[in-house]
Amino acid sequence: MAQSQPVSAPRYPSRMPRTIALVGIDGSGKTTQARTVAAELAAAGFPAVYRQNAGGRHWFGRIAVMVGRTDAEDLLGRRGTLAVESVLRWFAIVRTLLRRAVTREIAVMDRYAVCQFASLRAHGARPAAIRRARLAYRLFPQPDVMFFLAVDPEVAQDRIERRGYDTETMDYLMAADAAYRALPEYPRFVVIDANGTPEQVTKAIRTELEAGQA
Ligand SMILES: Cc1cn([C@H]2C[C@H](O)[C@@H](COP(=O)(O)OP(=O)(O)O)O2)c(=O)[nH]c1=O
Repeated sequence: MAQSQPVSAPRYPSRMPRTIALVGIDGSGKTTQARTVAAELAAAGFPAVYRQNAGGRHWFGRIAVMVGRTDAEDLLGRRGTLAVESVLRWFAIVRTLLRRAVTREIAVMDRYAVCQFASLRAHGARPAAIRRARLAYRLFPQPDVMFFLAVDPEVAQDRIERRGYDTETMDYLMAADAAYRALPEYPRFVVIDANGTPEQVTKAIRTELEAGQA
């Protein structure tokens, strides 16, 4: 994967946030940017590592195609997919938090609990299901900083089509965008314009980290 090269060496403060989460709708660039941010921080001498907090939708989607279905929801049903995703993401985040607790690492997280709350809402889950998910995550600490990669749903859909391993409808991407913006956590997000090139988005995140206010 191409990594962006900063023109001049970043000037980070000596203290960095210990947990940095990248959140946003599918196709907003979370994976691309989390990998790049972790690599840049590591290159600058910080013990930063990329941590994926996956929900399994991608892998179940692949299995679904192998057995002649279209995607994870076609295989497991909508409620089944949401339940599996909630459980897998919960375990993935626990693993990231445990690793972070026993090492000095700076965890650059590809997704966090809020992604699950937004996903549930955008997929039309019942309020009781969202309450259960919030209960399951209630003891999880908030990341020190959550970068919300704000992208137009049209741009996101175009990127998803080009990456070629899944599809999302425009209705879903718009619902997901609205769901993120309606989250009670939204005021805490550091909003990054993620419509630009990967390099532009990386630069915007770097600028926030350099300012030390993220
Ligand atoms: C960040 C970014 C990604 N991309 C590409 C890389 C991926 O193939 C695709 C989606 O990015 P990806 O990082 O996979 O997004 P997410 O993890 O939020 O679903 O878009 C761009 O074309 N431009 C960008 O600015």
